[in-house]
Amino acid sequence: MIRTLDDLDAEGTAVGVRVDINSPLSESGDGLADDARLRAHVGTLSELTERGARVALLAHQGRPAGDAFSSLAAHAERLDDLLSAPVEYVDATFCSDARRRVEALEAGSVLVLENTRFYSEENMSFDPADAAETHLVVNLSSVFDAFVNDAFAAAHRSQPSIVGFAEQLPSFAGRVMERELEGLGNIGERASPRVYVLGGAKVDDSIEIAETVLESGLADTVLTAGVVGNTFLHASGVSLGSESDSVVESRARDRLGLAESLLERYPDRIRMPNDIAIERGDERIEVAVEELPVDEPALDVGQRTIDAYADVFETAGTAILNGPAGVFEEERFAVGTRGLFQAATAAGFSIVGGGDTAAAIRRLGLSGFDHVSTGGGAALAMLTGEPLPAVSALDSA
Ligand SMILES: Nc1ncnc2c1ncn2[C@@H]1O[C@H](COP(=O)(O)OP(=O)(O)O)[C@@H](O)[C@H]1O
Ligand SMILES: O=C(OP(=O)(O)O)[C@H](O)COP(=O)(O)O
Repeated sequence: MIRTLDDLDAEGTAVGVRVDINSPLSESGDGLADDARLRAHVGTLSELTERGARVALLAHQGRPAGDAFSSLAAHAERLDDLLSAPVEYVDATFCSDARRRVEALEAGSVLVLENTRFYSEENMSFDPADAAETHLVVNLSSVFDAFVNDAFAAAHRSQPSIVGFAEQLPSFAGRVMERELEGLGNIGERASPRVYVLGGAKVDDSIEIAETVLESGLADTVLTAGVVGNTFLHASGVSLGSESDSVVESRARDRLGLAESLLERYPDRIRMPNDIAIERGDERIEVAVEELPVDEPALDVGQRTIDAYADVFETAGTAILNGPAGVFEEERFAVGTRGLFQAATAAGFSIVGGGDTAAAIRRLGLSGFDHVSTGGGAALAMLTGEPLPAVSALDSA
């Protein structure tokens, strides 16, 4: 049984709160290009500060050696704007200076500790008992009274700050975590027929997801779009043209054979686009599958596909969307994503998971979904029925 903020006695308590505010950075690298993940945690943090907690924030940003690997100074500044509570930042995570700052926290205020991934142990996977013995967890447990995990988007990681504290401290799920577990949990018990829409460009991953959800019975139908749709067309023997075919081959890597075998095993449960959209001159042209191949790359699905898939959503109990249907970043090729995603809200319950997918929804101003996840990989793990280490840790706390 996972405890939530309802079970936490917050007044005067030093609470370590793990959030996921991992964000795209501005080109100069010193500011945030998008603050959606910070906004998502405002509810949890405001509730804790209003209830008199002394909040120490733990978070990561990027991965070592990656472009987005940076300090959390800009995040702290942005949080100071978003929260009515005072927000401070310290350029250390668990050394004596950081611990002194936690001890000195006033009730109702927030201290942002430095990027957890600046420390080597946080970049490794541990089982919870070993994570509890890491320097970060041991040192911070000496100054925290309780731990709140609100970092759903990192819940698929077995890193110390995600799974270690539950062994040391009374631990609770934050409001983001709670909402995500409600929206994405027990997917196999959601109303059927369950329709998974797999679009986007992570083709090798999506083919594996298709296999998992078809084999397990989580999906009654898989609708394909984006480069994933082009790949299944290619695997079914359709030649899209040399441009699209080479994108498909490079993105599918060694999974093209698996796509072919899925089409053989589940011919009636996998649907492919009826048409695609290309750019000719300056125009969007829709081409029926029977008219392929074409010279130009397939950048979106066309209206015939949107209409055909919309019929499937009309009778769907649950629609699960991952991956945009086209290059939504360009207005002309956002038609498929807009049309398909809007149509999906006709399903009894509609769920959106995936980093770019959530970005597409924000950018296109789409609404009406029952659940939009803050997570990419973590959401997909839940939507394919995989247990999440963070959730198991909270469950056994
Ligand atoms: N037909 C297409 N050709 C090229 N890129 C596409 C096509 N359809 C979708 N994409 C691209 O897929 C990307 C998002 O895919 P992906 O990363 O798999 O999504 P998510 O992060 O939601 O899992 C977008 O940048 C979009 O432009
Ligand atoms: O952005 C994240 O995940 P996502 O790319 O799956 O949405 C999380 O912050 C986890 O980051 P990680 O994939 O570097 O562990």
